[in-house]
Amino acid sequence: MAETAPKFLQGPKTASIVGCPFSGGQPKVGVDKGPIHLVQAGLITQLEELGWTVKFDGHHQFEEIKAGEDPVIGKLKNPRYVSRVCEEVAKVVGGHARKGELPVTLGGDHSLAMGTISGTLDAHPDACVIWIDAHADINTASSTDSGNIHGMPVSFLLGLSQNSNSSLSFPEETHIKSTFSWLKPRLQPSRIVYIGLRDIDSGEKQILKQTGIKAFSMHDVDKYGIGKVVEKALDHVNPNRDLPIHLSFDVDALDPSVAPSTGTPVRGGLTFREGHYICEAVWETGLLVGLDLMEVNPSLEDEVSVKQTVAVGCSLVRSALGRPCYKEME
Ligand SMILES: NC(=[NH2+])NCCC[C@H](N)C(=O)O
Ligand SMILES: [Mn+2]
Ligand SMILES: [Mn+2]
Repeated sequence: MAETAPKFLQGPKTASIVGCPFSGGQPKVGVDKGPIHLVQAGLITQLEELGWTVKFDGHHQFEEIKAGEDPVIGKLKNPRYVSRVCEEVAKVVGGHARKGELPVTLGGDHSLAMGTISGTLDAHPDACVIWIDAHADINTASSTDSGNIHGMPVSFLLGLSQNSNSSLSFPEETHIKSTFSWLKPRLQPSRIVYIGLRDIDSGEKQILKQTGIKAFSMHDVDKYGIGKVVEKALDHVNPNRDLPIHLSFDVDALDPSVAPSTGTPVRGGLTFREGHYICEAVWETGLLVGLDLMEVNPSLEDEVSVKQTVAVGCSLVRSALGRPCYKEME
């Protein structure tokens, strides 16, 4: 099976690595080094060994904004920087996807998903999103406590942060709208599903309720098992198994004992196998058109933990890109 390309990709299997050394969506230094470590660990050769043609022309060099030139808008930190970087990422990811390649974006913090998912939707307007995370990342510009945009990408993709929100004062709202004007909210709440949640802010709980977005928490993983959870998740966003899939994987979905080097670890997460099972099951659908691996921070924890986290990250990508699993070796 690893030999056949997924349905929506064209020609020979080509994966385009989009390295995004970016940390502007959150305050901890080091997450910008994630992509460099993942590539240094051999990810490209590993994917070539799976039969992929891999395109990689170096990590993106994002032009920084000078100190003082990116003041907060309301509570949003680094709004112009995050917006500009994500706009660029959207173009790059969209460009690869339109050529029938599989963009694999290496983060960097999870605010980048505003860019990656916008890019996927440019090429595949009917794509659905499977979001693997300890967090819902659906705070709005008004509900956020931290002001860190990596906790908000889903709200921007849905249009909740740019559009009328009672508790936002008018000047801020228009300011946010104009700063993120490139981001056309095109994601429907019914086209995204979460797996792995266990740390949701109270404002986010309300938003999930109001929007009716389907979420499978760790409680659900315990109750039903990962096999059933992935099946239910796919049944929800992709009932006929005919829509393109974008998989956005925040490494903090995994338990901190499995992936310790990440900025916002939460105990009680997915096991090594549960994380890999999700990737294998998505690959098996033949519908994958975009993949993100986010929030690997090689500056956190000791050397052994960093190696372990980077290795797990590479391993998840290999599983999502068709590494034969035990099932096929029987
Ligand atoms: N991509 C992440 N790791 N997000 C963590 C978000 C944490 C918290 N909910 C916030 O909004 O600040
Ligand atoms: Mn997270
Ligand atoms: Mn996240």
